[in-house]
Amino acid sequence: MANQLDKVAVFRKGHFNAAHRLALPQWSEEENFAYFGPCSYANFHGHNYEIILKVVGTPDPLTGYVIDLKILNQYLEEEVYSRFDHKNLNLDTDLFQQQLPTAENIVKVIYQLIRARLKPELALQVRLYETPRNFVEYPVTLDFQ
Ligand SMILES: Nc1nc2c(c(=O)[nH]1)N=C([C@H](O)[C@H](O)COP(=O)(O)OP(=O)(O)OP(=O)(O)O)CN2
Repeated sequence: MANQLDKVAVFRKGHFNAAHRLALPQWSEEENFAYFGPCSYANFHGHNYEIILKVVGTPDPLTGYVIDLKILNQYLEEEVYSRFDHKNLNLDTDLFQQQLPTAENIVKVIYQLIRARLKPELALQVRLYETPRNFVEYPVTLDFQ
């Protein structure tokens, strides 16, 4: 069994730009504004999303890699940017038809998309910055600094 001290965390930063709107269809315009504020404006608004993927695993004894960071970036391009970059998250993808494109929901979707590309023995955590001051991470662990 691998010792915890054998493991290394590797990180890849990325970014994409997207528009969204936070408004529940069953709520009135006033109710949506009262809860979501300007995020509920009908004509959408944009964010420069910053993303950090954290992958934890045991480095390959020959290559020294947990995962090739070029490959991790390729997964970001194929799974995230192709779907979300320069897109309207409410209109251009079916991933947010049943749920609002909040930072919480976006980070969970991105986790599922990247998780599906990784070997099972690798652990993944995703941090998503919606603004420099508003950010989320998934899944929640207590040791991510
Ligand atoms: N729990 C959540 N709260 C908020 C979300 C969210 O996704 N989950 N999203 C927003 C806004 O869409 C977005 O983050 C912008 O908010 P804003 O207040 O404008 O943030 P800024 O950091 O740019 O602005 P300040 O000047 O620092 O207030 C809001 N809440």
